[in-house]
Amino acid sequence: MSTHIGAANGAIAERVLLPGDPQRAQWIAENFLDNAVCYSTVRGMLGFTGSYRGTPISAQGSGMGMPSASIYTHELIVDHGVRTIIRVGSCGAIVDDLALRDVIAASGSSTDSQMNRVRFDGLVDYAPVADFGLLRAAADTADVRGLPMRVGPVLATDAFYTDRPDLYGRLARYGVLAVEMESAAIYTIAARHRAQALTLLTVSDQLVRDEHLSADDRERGFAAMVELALETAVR
Ligand SMILES: O=P(O)(O)O[C@H]1O[C@H](CO)[C@@H](O)[C@H]1O
Ligand SMILES: O=c1cc[nH]c(=O)[nH]1
Repeated sequence: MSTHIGAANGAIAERVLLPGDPQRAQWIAENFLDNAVCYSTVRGMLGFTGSYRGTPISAQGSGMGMPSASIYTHELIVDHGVRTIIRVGSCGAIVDDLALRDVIAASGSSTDSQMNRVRFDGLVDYAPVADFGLLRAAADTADVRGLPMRVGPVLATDAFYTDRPDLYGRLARYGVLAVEMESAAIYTIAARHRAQALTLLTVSDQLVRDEHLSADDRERGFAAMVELALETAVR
């Protein structure tokens, strides 16, 4: 039994949707999965297993930030045998040609976290990237569904409330689309254990124009992204 998830062996499917918000995990389970059962309420970080078009799928909250997401990613893969993780998160767009509710697939993830500096003794700036097979499957699925999806790099930051908003402008000039708080750690841990990971994001904040979705939208407003993630997971 895992330390933080605390689920029994076999309770979690090999394919997991991983939102930061545990209430989003519950919303996914109740609205998109068949016969969903809650396998964990530990720390309120809810996890559910059900099926989508006949394939077992779990939805697990990961919390906010890389320390929390690292714990859930590690336990899912190492303790529960998960092979495919698709993060379904919210993000702040830092370029002006993205709008609220647009969907992004994070091809790579720059980070201001020190986790990988520690991991590689500060000798290498490791480049966390999406699993190419999953990314290609998501892009193909988005095409088939007629869902516009931007593919590009994001920033995974430790600080939601930053003292350095100027860095967002500089990153945008280098092609970075948006900021969120987990993808770099998820990509790194998945790569370490030879699992597949992809981060899909919905724009909840347009930081260039100071536009924002409500808390309710962040919890229950991301159906297009969740359907894309589920279709990608079962391909
Ligand atoms: O909506 P989730 O998946 O939690 O993701 C984003 O929202 C949180 C910040 O509001 C951070 O976890 C960030 O990465
Ligand atoms: O990390 C995040 C997530 C959503 N919106 C932001 O501005 N930042």
